Amino acid sequence: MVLNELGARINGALQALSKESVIDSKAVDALLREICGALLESDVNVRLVHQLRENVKKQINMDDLATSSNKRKVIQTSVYDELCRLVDPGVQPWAPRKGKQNVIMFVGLQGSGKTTSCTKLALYYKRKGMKVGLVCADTFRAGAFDQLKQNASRAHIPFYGSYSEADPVRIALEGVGKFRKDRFDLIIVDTSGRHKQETELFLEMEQIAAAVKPDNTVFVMDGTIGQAADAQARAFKESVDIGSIIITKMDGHAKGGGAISAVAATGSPIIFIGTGEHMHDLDRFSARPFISKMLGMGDLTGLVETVQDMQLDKNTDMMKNIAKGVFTLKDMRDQLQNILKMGPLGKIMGMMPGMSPEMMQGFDSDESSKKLRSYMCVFDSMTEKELASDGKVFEDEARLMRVARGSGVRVVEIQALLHQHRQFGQIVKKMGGPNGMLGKMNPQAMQQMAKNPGAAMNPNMLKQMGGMSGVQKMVQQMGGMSGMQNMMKQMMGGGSGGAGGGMGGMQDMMAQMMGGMGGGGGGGGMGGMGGMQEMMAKMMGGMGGGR
Ligand SMILES: Nc1nc2c(ncn2[C@@H]2O[C@H](COP(=O)(O)OP(=O)(O)OP(=O)(O)O)[C@@H](O)[C@H]2O)c(=O)[nH]1
Repeated sequence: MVLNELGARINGALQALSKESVIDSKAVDALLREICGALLESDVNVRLVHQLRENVKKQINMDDLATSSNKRKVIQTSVYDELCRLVDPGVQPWAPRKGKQNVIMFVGLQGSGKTTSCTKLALYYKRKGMKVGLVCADTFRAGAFDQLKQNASRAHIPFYGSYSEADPVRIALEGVGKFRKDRFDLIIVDTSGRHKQETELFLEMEQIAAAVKPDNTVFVMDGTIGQAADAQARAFKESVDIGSIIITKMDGHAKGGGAISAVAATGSPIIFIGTGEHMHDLDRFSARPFISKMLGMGDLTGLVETVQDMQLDKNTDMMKNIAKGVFTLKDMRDQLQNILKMGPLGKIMGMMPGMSPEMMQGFDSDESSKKLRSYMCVFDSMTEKELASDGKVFEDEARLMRVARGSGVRVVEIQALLHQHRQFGQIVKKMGGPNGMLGKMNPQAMQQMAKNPGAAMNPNMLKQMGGMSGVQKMVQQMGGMSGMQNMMKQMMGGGSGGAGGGMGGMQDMMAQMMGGMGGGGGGGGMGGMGGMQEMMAKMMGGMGGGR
């Protein structure tokens, strides 16, 4: 069972409990049977599933729970906590510190996704502003160096390796030494894998570890390996000091439960999960947001981080424009380009509260990125003057035809894009300008907010709002799941009155949302619930504008 289905089934069981008129031990047993069955089908370790059942039962004392609404809440919280515990060893994950020379060593079986994940991680920290270097100490597999070299070059990350040197320890030492000398912040060493847990593999790992003395050893595990994960993780743990885990191939049909529950075998935290073959397909992992997301409750922390990575504050022209109530085609292009850099849209969507796994279906990541790229071709076929305009110049059909020919995108699609732009332009006009909310804010304050949207969504504030579930409730109040679903359908082109429709609506919505978030906390004084609500309302308002 893939994780989305697992989430939906657990969610379904919890919802069913909410509908029960009498909550007694029979109802709890039925709930646990359904949840444990779903976990086992997802390959979660049998021992751990048994433990989860026992722990939940222990925590619930039916006699002490007076009202049935109280019972429901206690049971649901207990299940949620135990699910989190499954993937949380309670250890603070190690993270490289800027200004210090950090060395990470990657270990894992052959084909687990080590080399791919090395580059993904390097890119992740490069985006955070670190100077990152990659070392290929895999001399076992012919072609390993070429693969790393290719990946690293594509991501513009310096690399070190050798075609002639056969000693991996020597390469690792030389590579780390070189990058240390050049004052790199983060040095990632890729080691070789074997088909199975052979003595030579472990010996080699130990020797490299002794030579380069990594600050952290990352164990890479294939998410599709099922129940075998437990034994594999234990074997690695006995040989090297595993500090963190990356689970790969969690896209597609991976059940993932086996690998995820391997945290228990190693006692080390999962730090990232690989969700595809592309370089951006790496999601930061943390237990609570992961479980929340799996259950369709969103991941606001991830969303805030993604928005921060977009560095909206760097786009001062756009910030100034928005405050003035102006939104040019170039502003839209810059926004969409930022979104494109962040990877598949479906991933960002999945972080939003209220997006259940079913609602996420149909957000084909490749399709949405393809559409975004075609929009970039449209913008590239425009002149600087056209880009700096509000788009009205394209009422001239000859111009439109020229851009269609230049970009290879159909006229109707360009018209849809222009329509989306116009719609957002109207929102910006309302929000900006002398009388608009954003117009009253100074550009510095807006920039500050764009730089740190987390200020509006910091954990304290989330706590005040009753955590993620509080936010979810709020989102529901602001239009409810069905409202949201309808809106999504319309934007996907399935509903009546869907302007432009298709994925274009999605991109626009994201742009609007980002715009909304960027401006939402301007002035810094958001002030508790009201401010947050205002921001969320704006976010949702922006989303609604896609219709
Ligand atoms: N779908 C998917 N494929 C992945 C992911 N991570 C890696 N892969 C693919 O898995 C295959 C093996 O990945 P590598 O990075 O070469 O594996 P490795 O562990 O370095 O292998 P050795 O160097 O032989 O030890 C490649 O085809 C990757 O594209 C992921 O998160 N999702």
